[in-house]
Amino acid sequence: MTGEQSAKAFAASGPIVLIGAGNMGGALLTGWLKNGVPGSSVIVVDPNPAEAMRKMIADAGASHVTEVPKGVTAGVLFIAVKPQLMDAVLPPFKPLVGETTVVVSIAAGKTLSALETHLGKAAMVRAMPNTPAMVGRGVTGAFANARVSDGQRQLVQNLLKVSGPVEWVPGEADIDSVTAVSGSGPAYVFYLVECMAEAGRKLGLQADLAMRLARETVAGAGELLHQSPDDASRLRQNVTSPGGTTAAALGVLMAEDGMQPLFDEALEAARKRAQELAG
Ligand SMILES: NC(=O)C1=CN([C@@H]2O[C@H](COP(=O)(O)OP(=O)(O)OC[C@H]3O[C@@H](n4cnc5c(N)ncnc54)[C@H](O)[C@@H]3O)[C@@H](O)[C@H]2O)C=CC1
Ligand SMILES: O=C(O)[C@@H]1CCC=N1
Repeated sequence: MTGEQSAKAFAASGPIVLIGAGNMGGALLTGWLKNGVPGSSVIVVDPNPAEAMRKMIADAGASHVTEVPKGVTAGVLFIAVKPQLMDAVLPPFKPLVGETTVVVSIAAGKTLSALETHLGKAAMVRAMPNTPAMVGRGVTGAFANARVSDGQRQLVQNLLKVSGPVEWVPGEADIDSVTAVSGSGPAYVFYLVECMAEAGRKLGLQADLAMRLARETVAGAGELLHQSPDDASRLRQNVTSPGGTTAAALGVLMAEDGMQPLFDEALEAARKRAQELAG
């Protein structure tokens, strides 16, 4: 994409107003600015962003405010604050939502109908990115309500795509399942690293060596999965020599009471928690 083409991909009817520039909002903002969103079209509302974020915003010529901006109709109102804060934070933003505004929320659990109680009926997207967005390697699930026009959908897709692929889902409830799989998913993988390192330590390796081995193994396996045309099952089979060491380990992990039932239970718990955060 040339600069001009990419700026066009992000053209909105008004400024992109980002509420909350923390881990996720900040990661997306970084992606927007790197991928051609003009800084001058972005207003960041955050009472307390990290110092590096303040600098990035200033360097890009974007605006940073700590209060709700006045006299502005947002082209995109992008909500990236904690779900538990939204009932307190959102009501004063209602004047920023006009006929041509598309509201995007990445908050876990919060339903579009809960957003409507604060912001009124509007074109709205619920999206669920994940933290690998920080290195441009996230994946996002998204759901659009019926008010979202084709143009708005494309614009939101372009804004989310800066962090990796975007998967549109047919029902809003699917977003809670997406949250359980990929929104929270990076934490499961990091925990896998911790478990592998701890198990290696118990086998007698130095703790820091075991951690380096586990970390690079998961990072390398992730990269192989990313680059290979083969699916995960095929890649697993490639490691597994008949009668070998991997088969011995997988015999434990893939037993009836192994990882699958644990994952079933864990993801069910994540989805249930998302549903509890709905209101
Ligand atoms: N961390 C993750 O892995 C993911 C988080 N999410 C969702 O993203 C949202 C943000 O999460 P994080 O970025 O992790 O949180 P965070 O705590 O890193 O960032 C939240 C930001 O909101 C700001 N903030 C607090 N009060 C505010 C106010 N009144 N007005 C404007 N900004 C305000 C904070 O200063 C902070 O910079 C949450 O709703 C979460 O469910 C979605 C996908 C993944
Ligand atoms: O733990 C959470 O609630 C957020 C949503 C997905 C990842 N982090």
